Amino acid sequence: GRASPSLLRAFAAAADGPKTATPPPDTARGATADLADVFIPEPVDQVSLGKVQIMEPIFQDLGGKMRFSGQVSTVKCFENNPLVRKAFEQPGKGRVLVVDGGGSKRCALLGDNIAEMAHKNGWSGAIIYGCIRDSEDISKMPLGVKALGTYPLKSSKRDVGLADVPVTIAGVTVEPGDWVYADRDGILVSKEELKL
Ligand SMILES: O=C([O-])CC(=O)C(=O)O
Ligand SMILES: [Mg+2]
Repeated sequence: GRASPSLLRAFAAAADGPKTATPPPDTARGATADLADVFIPEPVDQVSLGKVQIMEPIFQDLGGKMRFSGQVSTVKCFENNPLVRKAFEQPGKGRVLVVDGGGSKRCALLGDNIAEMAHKNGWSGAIIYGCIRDSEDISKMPLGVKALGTYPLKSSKRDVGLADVPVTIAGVTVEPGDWVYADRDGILVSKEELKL
């Protein structure tokens, strides 16, 4: 027979989905979870990430600062770090250096000396698709450092690589001038500054 009006209403309500209460983001925290709630509000099965992307969770937190953010500069290099040093020799002005090291776990692209320079020159941090060393010292520096892991061998100093080119790491293409937001939960990449 025909469905009753009340049954049709029940079906319509079910199609809308259950109404679960989402706690309002605590914007004072400025955490990546709060930024995601505000700037990526769609449910995970309906979202199509656009201007705000999220990196795959492949990085370890190795710096003394867990939450860091800033505008991006990039370096693309493979098992050679002269451009990482060169970038951190410049005034950072709160920037984050995103390094596409090709994922190599055969040497370290960052160590205590270069990290110290980064902090002193006003960089917020580094996101390295590669490894670092001197990690005990770096874990005590007020600098954000995410990298694949640690490895005791230094990198070569021959191949320069490329500076300030678009790089694709952890599933996200990052361009110089983008904004990154990092904490223990992960890394957001945005075309524009995210303000809560
Ligand atoms: O020299 C390097 O390439 C890395 C290093 O150990 C440092 O910066 O202290
Ligand atoms: Mg060292």
